[in-house]
Amino acid sequence: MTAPVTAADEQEHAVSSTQPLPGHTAVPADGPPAGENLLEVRGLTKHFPIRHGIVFQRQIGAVRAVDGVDFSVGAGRSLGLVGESGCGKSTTGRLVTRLLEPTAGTVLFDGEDITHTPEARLKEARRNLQMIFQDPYGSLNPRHTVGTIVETPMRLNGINPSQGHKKRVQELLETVGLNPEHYNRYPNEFSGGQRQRIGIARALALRPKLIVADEPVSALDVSIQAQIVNLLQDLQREFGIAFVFIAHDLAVVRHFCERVAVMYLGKVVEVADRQTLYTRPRHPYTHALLSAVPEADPDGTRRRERIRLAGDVPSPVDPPSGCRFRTRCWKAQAKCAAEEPPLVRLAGNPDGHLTACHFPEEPSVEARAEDIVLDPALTGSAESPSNSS
Ligand SMILES: Nc1ncnc2c1ncn2[C@@H]1O[C@H](COP(=O)(O)OP(=O)(O)OP(=O)(O)O)[C@@H](O)[C@H]1O
Repeated sequence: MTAPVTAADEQEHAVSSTQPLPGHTAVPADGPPAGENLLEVRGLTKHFPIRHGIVFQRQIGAVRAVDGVDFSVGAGRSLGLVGESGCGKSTTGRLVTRLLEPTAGTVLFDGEDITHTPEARLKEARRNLQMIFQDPYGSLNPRHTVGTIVETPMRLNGINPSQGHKKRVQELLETVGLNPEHYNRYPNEFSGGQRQRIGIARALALRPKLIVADEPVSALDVSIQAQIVNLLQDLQREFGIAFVFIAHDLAVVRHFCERVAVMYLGKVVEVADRQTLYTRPRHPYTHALLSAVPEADPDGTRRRERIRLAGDVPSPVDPPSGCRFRTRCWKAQAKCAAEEPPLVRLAGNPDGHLTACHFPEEPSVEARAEDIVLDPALTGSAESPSNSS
């Protein structure tokens, strides 16, 4: 029986190794050059049918989980998807990675329309398009060794690394800050953060161009969250991997993502680069979300007014007409019920800042979200992360 993996075991591997993944070029410190979009999502829609009756299973309605979503991600770039629980973030991630079949819309990945590519021909796209899941406990098969877990995607895709599978897996374990000797151990011998690192090594095995990370840190302690976010950031910088980062924690998203899309009830209501979105949001919903995040207020003079939204999020089975946010919006007028606002660049918005609102906040209204409290470990002001996660 092997001894459990301890923090001490991990110390010497505290910093992730940065050997470039073959097929990837290291990204310059100021980020990759602006280029073609790696991922383009247009009108993406997923309606889950609601059926009734034991025999005929008649469709009596649909959960409109994702309802016409547009966004794009450049090579080596990161986009955060944020919004309250149930707004469709995970479903969007699963549609992008084709774990779910869309009801409508298109997913263009690396120049190819993969929206309806049959499962048998999806292999090539899947190599480049990986997913990291929220639950580091449930996403690893407890009966498989770490070696088998990380190696399996390579074997399934007929990839035979020149140095052999075992050596390659050990390299990947080092890349994610684990000890290569963990190859023969089982998931239950690891902590949550370490399991998430195993999941990341598995996602890296196929040298993806894009990783969809679905709440990758929300199940972890805050100090461990910082280590995993920093690891993902290292991977993005070193290997030029693009990320769609799904999270409800706005501080984490602000730390990791260059652009942020805010979702509400199956729609993207605002998207912008992080600085613009966090300091000058135009959509009232973004404003309300930001107002709920704690801010630094050392002298008690900078307290931001918290906006408390009335009521609950309406049902995605029967969403409000027009603007879906109107039933909770303090600025709503008759037009909001009659017409759905398109996601467009408003007067006063910089390029790339799109908002779906008939009566947006003034461009001069500041959210002062530069004061959002980040965990010290995320800002780098805490001790450097040890690899005991
Ligand atoms: N397989 C399914 N069948 C029916 N409804 C579903 C299915 N999967 C998700 N939904 C519904 O679709 C909506 C969007 O769910 P989704 O999990 O994408 O939201 P989310 O923003 O990721 O939420 P969370 O942050 O809680 O994970 C929710 O109302 C959810 O109940």
